[in-house]
Amino acid sequence: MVNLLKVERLSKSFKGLQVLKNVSLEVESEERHVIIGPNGAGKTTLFNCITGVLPIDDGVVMLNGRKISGLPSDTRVANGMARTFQKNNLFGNLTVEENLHLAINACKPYRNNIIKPFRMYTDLLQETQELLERWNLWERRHRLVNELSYGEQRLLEIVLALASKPKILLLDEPTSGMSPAETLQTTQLIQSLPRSVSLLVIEHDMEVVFSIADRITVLHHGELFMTGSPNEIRGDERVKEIYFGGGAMAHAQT
Ligand SMILES: Nc1ncnc2c1ncn2[C@@H]1O[C@H](COP(=O)(O)OP(=O)(O)OP(=O)(O)O)[C@@H](O)[C@H]1O
Repeated sequence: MVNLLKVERLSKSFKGLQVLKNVSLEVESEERHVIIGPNGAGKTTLFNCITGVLPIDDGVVMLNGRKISGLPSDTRVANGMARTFQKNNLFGNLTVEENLHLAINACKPYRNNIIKPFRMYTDLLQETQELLERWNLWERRHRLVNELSYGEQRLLEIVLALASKPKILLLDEPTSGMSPAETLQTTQLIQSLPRSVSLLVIEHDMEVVFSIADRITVLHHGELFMTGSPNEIRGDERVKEIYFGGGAMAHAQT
């Protein structure tokens, strides 16, 4: 296994409030790495810094051996990084298929030079069909996104992120706001993603965390508290103290 993503001593402040302090973490190729931590620990800010949504104050972010901190988000996507957001980023008044056309088009060399309707671009149509069939959305392709269930919308967001054929996919709370059935479905979807796509996931639901993680990083007050295997995290009394308050861990072991 090799380091695909490497974050070294990353720091970030908002108007004097330091939100991330010297955070370092690595995601190996094929790894499924989950970030946990109490509300306000800095998890989403870390994602925003890694993906270029926010500039960093200090430190470095490397992807596949190349320094990407300082590069714009779309260049990071072109280098193999994709993400989803806590609140979805879909076009609600377009269909499932149209949303995917836009996502795939954004990754094409001809993206700024579209002179024909999308239906004339056979490579784009084929990739759309493959993704929608693979993720069981083909039957729903003509539905407006606003008409989908919340769980289907979150699923579509992951599918859109896959359109850029990422080497690493960052998922920000993929099960937040979902019903238990949708959470189970999304967990299974994440488990079924190809191992060739490494994952960095922020997640609060401990059952989801322990069912997908190869390794877990705990953030606390903007600092890296601990990185370890699921068993190491589960067995660490200090982690239980700061995050779980005892109960959630015991539940997650069942
Ligand atoms: N744009 C911003 N301006 C000022 N403060 C911010 C900004 N974004 C985040 N913060 C602050 O940074 C801290 C970390 O927020 P962040 O959203 O990264 O935490 P989190 O661990 O993702 O929390 P949650 O689990 O609740 O989503 C919080 O105190 C938050 O109020």
